[in-house]
Formats: sequence, C-alpha cells, structure tokens
Amino acid sequence: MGSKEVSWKLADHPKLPKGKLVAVVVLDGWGDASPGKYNCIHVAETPTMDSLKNTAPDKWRLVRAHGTAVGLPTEDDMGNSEVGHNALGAGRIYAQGAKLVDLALASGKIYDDEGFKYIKESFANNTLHLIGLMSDGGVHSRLDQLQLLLKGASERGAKKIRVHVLTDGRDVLDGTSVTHAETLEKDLSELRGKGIDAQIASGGGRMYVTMDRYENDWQVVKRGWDAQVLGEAPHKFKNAVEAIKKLREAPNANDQYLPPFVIVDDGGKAVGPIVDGDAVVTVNFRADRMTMLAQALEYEKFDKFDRVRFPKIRYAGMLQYDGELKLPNHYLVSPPLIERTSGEYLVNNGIRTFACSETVKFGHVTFFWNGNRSGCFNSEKEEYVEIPSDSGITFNEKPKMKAFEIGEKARDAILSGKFDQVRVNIPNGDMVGHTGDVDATIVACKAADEAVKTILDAVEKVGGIYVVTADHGNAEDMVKRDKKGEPIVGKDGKVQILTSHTLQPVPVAIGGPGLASGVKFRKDVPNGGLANVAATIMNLHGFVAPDDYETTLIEVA
Ligand SMILES: O=C(O)[C@@H](CO)OP(=O)(O)O
Ligand SMILES: [Mn+2]
Ligand SMILES: [Mn+2]
Repeated sequence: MGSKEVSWKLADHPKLPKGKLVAVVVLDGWGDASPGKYNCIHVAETPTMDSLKNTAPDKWRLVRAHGTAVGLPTEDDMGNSEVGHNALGAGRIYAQGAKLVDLALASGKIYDDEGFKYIKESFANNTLHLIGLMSDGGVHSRLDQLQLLLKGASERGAKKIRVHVLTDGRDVLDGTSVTHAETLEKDLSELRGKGIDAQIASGGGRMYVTMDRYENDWQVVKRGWDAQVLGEAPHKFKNAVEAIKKLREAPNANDQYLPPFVIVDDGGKAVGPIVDGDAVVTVNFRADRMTMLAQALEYEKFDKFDRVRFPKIRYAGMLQYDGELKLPNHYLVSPPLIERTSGEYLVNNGIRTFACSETVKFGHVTFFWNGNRSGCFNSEKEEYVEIPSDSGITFNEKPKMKAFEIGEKARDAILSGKFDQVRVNIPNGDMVGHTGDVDATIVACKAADEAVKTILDAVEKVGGIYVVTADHGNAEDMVKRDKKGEPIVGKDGKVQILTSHTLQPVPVAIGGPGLASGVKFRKDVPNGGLANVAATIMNLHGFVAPDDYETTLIEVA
C-alpha cells in the first residue's frame, strides 16, 4: 500500500502521557513452562526476570506465541522468530508463509500464477532444481509442500528434477533427516517409475551449508553454491540416504552441521549441477535464511564469494523474500502483505527509535519487526545498530553471545536522551537452546537476564517505561515429551533433547518509573497473543493504536 492513502496520525491516548522513554526487550526463545531440570530458564539464576514475574502480578502476564495466534496453519505449529516479530511489530495477525503456501498448493493456484509459468518455460529442455530445508518443522519449509510441488511440477511437464536438500535437526529432532530423506527418495523413485529423471543431487546441514542469515558468514552460502551449482563437495555418494547416514557417523556430527555432499553417477560425475537454461526454486517460505542464496542466484553483480560460474537460470522463490528489494523477482506464492506496522506509525508520529541486536538476530528487531522490510523508515529519526556475532562456532561454545554488548548499547541509547523507543532482541535462550546443550543454555539464560537488568537500570535512571517480552519458547523446555508431558527416552536410553522452539506462551512484563499509576493488564483479553503487544506499546508512547490493530493488553484504572 502506498503511504499516500494512509493517514499516519495516531490519536492521543486519553489518559497516558507522551514523552516517556519506552524500552522494548524481546528475549528470543524465552517461553514460560513449569519448573524442572530441562527448564533452563528455571534452573539458571535469573533474578531480574523472576522479580518481574513475582513482584507485580498485574504487570506481568503470558501471551500466546504459536499457532493461529501468529498466523500459522494449526495450533500444533510452534512459534518462530519470523512470525513472532511480525506479530509484535505489525499488531495484527497475518496468514504466514506456511499457510499461504498450503492454500496455494491445495487450490492449485500456485500453478496458474506468474512464478510457476516462468520456471515452466525450462521444463521441456532443462532441469528443474528444488533447493531447501528438508523438514516438517514448519518454520522455514515443510516436506509435504515439497512433495506436492514435486508432484505438481512433474504433472506439468518437468522431465528432469534435482532436489538439493538441507538437513534440519533444529526445528525437528536431530537424526530425523534420515527418515525425511527416505520419504523423499520414495517419492522420487515413484516419479522415476513414471519416466521422470528425478533424484536428490546434493545436501548438507542447514547451519553449515546455505542457510546463514543477515550476512553473518558467506562461506556457509558458498559451501552450498559449490555443491548445488558447481556440483563440487568434499563428500561424494551414490545415494542421499546413505550419505546422511554415513556423515552422521563422524564424532559430534548432527543434522544441523552435516558437511556438504554431492550425489555422483557410476562414472563419479555429479548428477545435478545447475547450468544455463535450468529452472531453480528455493522451496523455503521463510525469508531470513534464504535471501543470501537468493542474491547469489539472482544478482548479476555479486562479490560475496567467487561463484566461478553464474548460470543463466529461471529462478523463483517459494515466496518473495524481500518486498523492498524485490528479491527474488519471481516467486511462486505472494508473501503476506504486512503494511502499516507500528514502527512506521510511531516514526511518523515523531517517535525516535533505536533498534539493536547482534548479527544473528539483527533482522528480527528491524526487518521482521517492520513487516519484512529492509532498512529504516526515516533515517533521521531511527538508528539501527548491529553488533557483529561470532561466526564459525556453535553458540554453546560462547553462550553469553553478545548479550552484554547489546545491553550496554541499549543502556547508552537510553541514557543519551536521543530516543523515545529503544528496542532490542537478546538472542541467548534461543540460539544456545537450538544447540541442545542444556548446561550451556543455562549459562545463556543467566547472561540474557543480566542484559535485561542493565537495560532496566537505565530505564530507572531516565524515568522511563519497559516492556519485556519474548518471541516464542525454546530454552524453557529442552526435552521432547510424550502426551502426558513426560520426557521421552530414546533407544539409546537417553532422553530426547529438544533443539527446537516450543508451543509455550511467553511473558509480557511492563513497568518502570515512567509508567503512569493505575496502568495494569486488562483481565478481558485472556487469549492475548504477541499481536496485542503493538497496541500496548503505542499506548505507552501516549497514542491509541489504529482500529484494525489487535487490542491493547493494558488499561488505566
Ligand atoms: O534459527 C532459525 O532459523 C529458527 C529456527 O529454525 O529460529 P528463530 O525463528 O528463533 O530465528
Ligand atoms: Mn526467535
Ligand atoms: Mn530459534
């Protein structure tokens, strides 16, 4: 929507003043769950978050952060950063990528739209390549969608298909890549039975191959490029299931970090490099970990690594990953059109905003927060600061990450008096939680809590207000549970460690010396979710949210 038709002026809140500094803290992967030894937040020393929970009962509550509350297809879908920050920033619930792709596949509309027609041009004489995360986690992609697309494309003329798989183990249990590859192989062999030359061509673990984000480490994308496009990798196999099983045997190997491999024919030649004339679809619907590859596939001018060859292909994303950059140009399904976000409203109403995180979460409080939009709305009123993340390590090695640096940057921004809103994402609970290392996650949670304290102390000094929340659960439950909630013990006699996000609700806490007396959480929004936070923050800045926003969580008694 062009800004011309939008009236950006927000109404004044009848009771709440303007001019108070509001600190917005998003703890990544910080849900609420019952105490226990796999609840790293509970086990860790977290005096700051504990005191928010325990000392002001009408200023602390839980909100929903998964399923339909954040625009996902079902209540079995765990939350994630994209949908969580979209909801927090946009104040409304949008049908998200997972759901939009489901609908487009179910109705068949995906095959009638521009993107599919564009890639279809290659089907008669060239190969269709599908690249993406092989998982049923529903965070970045879903295997059933890939299966449907394979079927749909083959019924519509694709004669030669190559799938480039990325193994997960982050949104699903480690080791499930084997079953997923078997499922995919079965489908591909059925296609071969119908005369279609279809096979897996390459693979690798998502965190080591291809799926980096926010330009933390281009080498990750290069490893994928070499295997997918050039057909070169340190490991060569005849078959993907065998490849995954074999590579998993190495000490400390796991799905997330499997090295790259290519599938070769009897003569040792890679079966699926990408060449001129081919069609390529990146099948992930989620943007952050696909935009780097999308740039490599699409941009004529590119200097992030040596591509060696830049094939002239027809490339489409499952979705368009960046609407502002129009990246990629062609896509199979239109992304949710998230407009009139709270960030844009507030800036247009004079709110000077500072946003900060470290690289691996930087886009969360900027790009996702602003409805999948790169850059600021108004560079005179906004400052976005990225603290470089460590790269080339798994975060259990340095579980404190950059939490203190983020806390200090936020503190300085608050004390500077230059900003009305200071917004951060503190990554530890999530990034370390994903490693499945319980001890490291406990250290991570403590560090995150200390960073919150640094920020709240600064809020105290300037007479400001804080809103502390999270985008979804992760560190509060590190074990896979059965229906009764008991930890599941695997064949090896060990509990199954949960590296993924959870379905748990997340806290929202408000307070600070600037919070007008009588402000408390309403009792009549019992099912409140992350999308209710935007209107709440607008109120704390002294404004009433637009009518179509999800309702505020607060009232003034
Ligand atoms: O790391 C990621 O890509 C996801 C999990 O797949 O986590 P988050 O949604 O917290 O960014
Ligand atoms: Mn997250
Ligand atoms: Mn995560």
